[in-house]
Amino acid sequence: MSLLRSLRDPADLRALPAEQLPALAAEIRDALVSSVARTGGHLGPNLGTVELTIALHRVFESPREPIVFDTGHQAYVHKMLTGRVEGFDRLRQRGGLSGYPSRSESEHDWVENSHASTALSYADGLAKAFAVRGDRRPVVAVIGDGALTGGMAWEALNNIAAAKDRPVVIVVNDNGRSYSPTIGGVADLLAGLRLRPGYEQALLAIRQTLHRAPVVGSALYDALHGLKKGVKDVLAPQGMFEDLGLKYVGPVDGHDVEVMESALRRARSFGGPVIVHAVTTKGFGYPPAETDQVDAWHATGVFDPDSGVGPAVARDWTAAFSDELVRIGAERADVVAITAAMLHPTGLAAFAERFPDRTFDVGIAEQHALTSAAAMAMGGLHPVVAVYSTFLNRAFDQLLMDVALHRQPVTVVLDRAGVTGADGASHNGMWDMSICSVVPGLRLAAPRDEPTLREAVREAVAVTDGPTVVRFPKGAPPVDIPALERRGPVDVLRRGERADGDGGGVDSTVLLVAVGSMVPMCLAAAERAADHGIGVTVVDPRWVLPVADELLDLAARHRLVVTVEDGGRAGGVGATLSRALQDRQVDVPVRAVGLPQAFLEHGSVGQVRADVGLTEQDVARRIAEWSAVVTERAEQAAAVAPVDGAQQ
Ligand SMILES: Cc1ncc(C[n+]2csc(CCOP(=O)(O)OP(=O)(O)O)c2C)c(N)n1
Ligand SMILES: CC(=O)[C@@H](O)[C@H](O)COP(=O)(O)O
Ligand SMILES: [Mg+2]
Repeated sequence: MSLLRSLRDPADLRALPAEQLPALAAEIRDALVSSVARTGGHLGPNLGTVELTIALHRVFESPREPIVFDTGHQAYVHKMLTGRVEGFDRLRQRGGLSGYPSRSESEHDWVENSHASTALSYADGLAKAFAVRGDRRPVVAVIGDGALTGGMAWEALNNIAAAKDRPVVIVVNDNGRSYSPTIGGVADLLAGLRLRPGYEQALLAIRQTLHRAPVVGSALYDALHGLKKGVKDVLAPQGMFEDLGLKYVGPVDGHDVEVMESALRRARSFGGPVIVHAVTTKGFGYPPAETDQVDAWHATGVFDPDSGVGPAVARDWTAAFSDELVRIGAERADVVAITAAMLHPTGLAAFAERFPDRTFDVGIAEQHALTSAAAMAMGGLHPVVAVYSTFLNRAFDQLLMDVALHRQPVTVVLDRAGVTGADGASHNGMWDMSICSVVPGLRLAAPRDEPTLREAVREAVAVTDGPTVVRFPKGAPPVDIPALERRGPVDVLRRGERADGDGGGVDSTVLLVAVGSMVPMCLAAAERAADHGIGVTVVDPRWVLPVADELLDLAARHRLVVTVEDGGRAGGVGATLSRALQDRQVDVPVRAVGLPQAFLEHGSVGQVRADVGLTEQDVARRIAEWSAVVTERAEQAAAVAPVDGAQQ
């Protein structure tokens, strides 16, 4: 019987003899590699937290004593140890385990949000709640060195350090990396501590040696242990954390379960705020990941576990953006690039290689990225800030009140815009058009293919009086989709057939406004509608904010406007166009197709889009339903309209 599969819950783990733990760790590591090879996932981070998570669940009694994982991508071992090892065969798939903690999956999971740097705030909040209720149970937060570069983490540390009697155990999982090596002063501090001989290792070695000398040994060990400050300062000065009012334990070898357990038990015994500094290696124990210099297999697709080789990665939107930005960088010395610890995932690595002095990694700090970009623009540069769409949420106020209020020429490039699917509700890039729609002076482009992406980036960096945003989805762009004609910024992709009664200012029945990645599906839906005698003109606005006059003119020449966007409907393109038409007193009905304002369950992009009606069949069906209504109304109106001269 598999040791891992014999563990039904952490109580079984706590009952396991210590000498069996190395075998358990090895089995978990094998299970991680073999299952993630089939499903894809965050292999590197989870190989780095095997021993650390075993020790956590042996020292703390989850779920009563909460263990919160920052970002949550490193919680696979936690899931395996809390009764879910069988579910890994469908990891990140519809109906299978989420790739992050999930409250609906287990009472052991407290936080589902995969946006980084939040765990310490959850720990502070939980500890305050328990204190108010007279409960002294400890709360544990596991935070990576990368997440520790996020501003929220320091807001929380400030609060946690203030309460000496609230038992918050902060486990810093320090592997020296976000994707790439972690940057900044915090990273340097941790690196400095990492290089010192481990205080815990030293204590453990002393204990093991001394306890072999029965009488004097134990007394001497206790004396040394009692001198913990002295011993520790010799081994691992950690002034900053202790100056903050936090006890510091470490650095400890995060891959030694016994040392980790010892450190965690001591941390638990303090009964107040304490940091346990665990030093780990991303990808530990699987050489293809451990030795990967780019990102230690932070996130991987399916691969052959024996060779470590996966399928060739298709050219994607990110590569096209990356290539165009390098071209622009060669022409414009004022263009600089900013990443929030995601240089490679957002396509800035090539720019960094070519222009290292014009590339800035600010850590997982999107707020700082936007405001410092505003300042760089004030200093005469044109910054390009590349982030995943969902992480722009983190920097909304900075976009609004630092970039836009000061009308600074900053370009924000949003990768992973729209449904991303497998990473679940907190990763879908469905909020950006809604939040950008309220920002005065902001221009937003949603290119439909590689040529319009390249064009949009160039147009964006040419803007000098305010923020520009360019959004595109995860994956590969479609084959190029040429326009029949361009009216201002608006590309006409298909002219709708005229129906009986059209003419006299009506070009066709339906104006279908297709946003970005929705264009191919909308063209197909228009063909389906045409097969049923419905005339559909398809346009791509390219720049969806602000609403172009030419789009309003086109809308006025149709009986019905249907917008289709890979974003939330609230404040989306449909809502914004509808308001612009009202402002111009154009009463053509608008029907908006988009994502519901909901947290969408993980699954493939196709599954999630099908769930919410973003398919050619659904769009065609709805066009037929809506156009039947407007056509009937038009016919009724025509029937009762006075004939010239008659019945006056
Ligand atoms: C606000 C935010 N920005 C960016 C990301 C993307 N992201 C996911 S994990 C990660 C790196 C995390 O590094 P670290 O905290 O050190 O954890 P590790 O993967 O090293 O265990 C990043 C940047 C995110 N999840 N949240
Ligand atoms: C955990 C995290 O936020 C990212 O690593 C996320 O998994 C993005 O994955 P992709 O880069 O595959 O879209
Ligand atoms: Mg890290």
